[in-house]
Amino acid sequence: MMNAARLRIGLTGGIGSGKSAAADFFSLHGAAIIDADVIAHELTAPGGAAMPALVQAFGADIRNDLGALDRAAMRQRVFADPEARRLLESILHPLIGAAMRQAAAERPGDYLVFVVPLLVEHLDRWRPQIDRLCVVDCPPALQLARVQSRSGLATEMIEAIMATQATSAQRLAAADDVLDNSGDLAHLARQVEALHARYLSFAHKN
Ligand SMILES: CC(C)(COP(=O)(O)OP(=O)(O)OC[C@H]1O[C@@H](n2cnc3c(N)ncnc32)[C@H](O)[C@@H]1O)[C@@H](O)C(=O)NCCC(=O)NCCS
Ligand SMILES: Nc1ncnc2c1ncn2[C@@H]1O[C@H](COP(=O)(O)OP(=O)(O)OP(=O)(O)O)[C@@H](O)[C@H]1O
Repeated sequence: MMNAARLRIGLTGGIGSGKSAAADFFSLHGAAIIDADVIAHELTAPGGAAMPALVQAFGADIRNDLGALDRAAMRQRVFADPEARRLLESILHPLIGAAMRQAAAERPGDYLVFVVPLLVEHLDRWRPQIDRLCVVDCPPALQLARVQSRSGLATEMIEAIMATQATSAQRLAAADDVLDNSGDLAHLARQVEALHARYLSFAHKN
């Protein structure tokens, strides 16, 4: 199959819904994973391409001793202040988009899975770049509990982040495929396996 015609899946879901867990299962089946969060972390690591613009916009205090983005400080700032969030996004999103397009051209795999937390929030921009939109979904209370046990973030902070994101209903309305992550990881793995078979059959029709 020609790489240029590879099937492109957009995988999205709210914070802690299980995007990374689902992407790991797709990866085990041979899909190429391109994760916006991973790229955002690379761009804001020491010497990362976004650091000069972030320091210019937010001041030297947002850089930690290692030269990376102080993520906790930035989190406090942007989820309390929509203007600051828009400024951060205006710097990072174009860089994330460019890096994702480049990675897509280089990464081997049967089909591409773009993992994009804010895909439905930016549907006009993303929809033309994907063939199918897959939503990982679980009840908000489970999102909260799973994020808390992973990171120890305060309930108020997780709720503030969720309040800036699309609702589950908005995501489901835009979805072609849905992964229900309200069960255990084996339940998620079985659904990914079934979707993978469908995506392979679509990919081979291309
Ligand atoms: C604010 C930052 C520094 C907090 O870092 P932190 O390590 O706590 O979180 P991390 O980057 O691992 O993101 C975890 C989750 O937070 C949520 N989240 C991140 N950015 C945003 C945002 N701009 N709006 C709403 N939710 C967001 C997503 O569910 C994401 O999966 C960081 O999230 C960031 O740089 N965000 C801006 C880039 C962005 O919009 N990324 C997500 C979509 S491309
Ligand atoms: N079905 C499940 N059962 C138990 N734990 C799970 C399940 N799915 C995911 N988790 C755990 O919940 C946490 C959140 O999952 P994951 O990191 O995959 O979500 P995410 O959508 O990528 O999160 P974020 O938006 O914060 O990047 C992780 O610690 C993960 O191991």
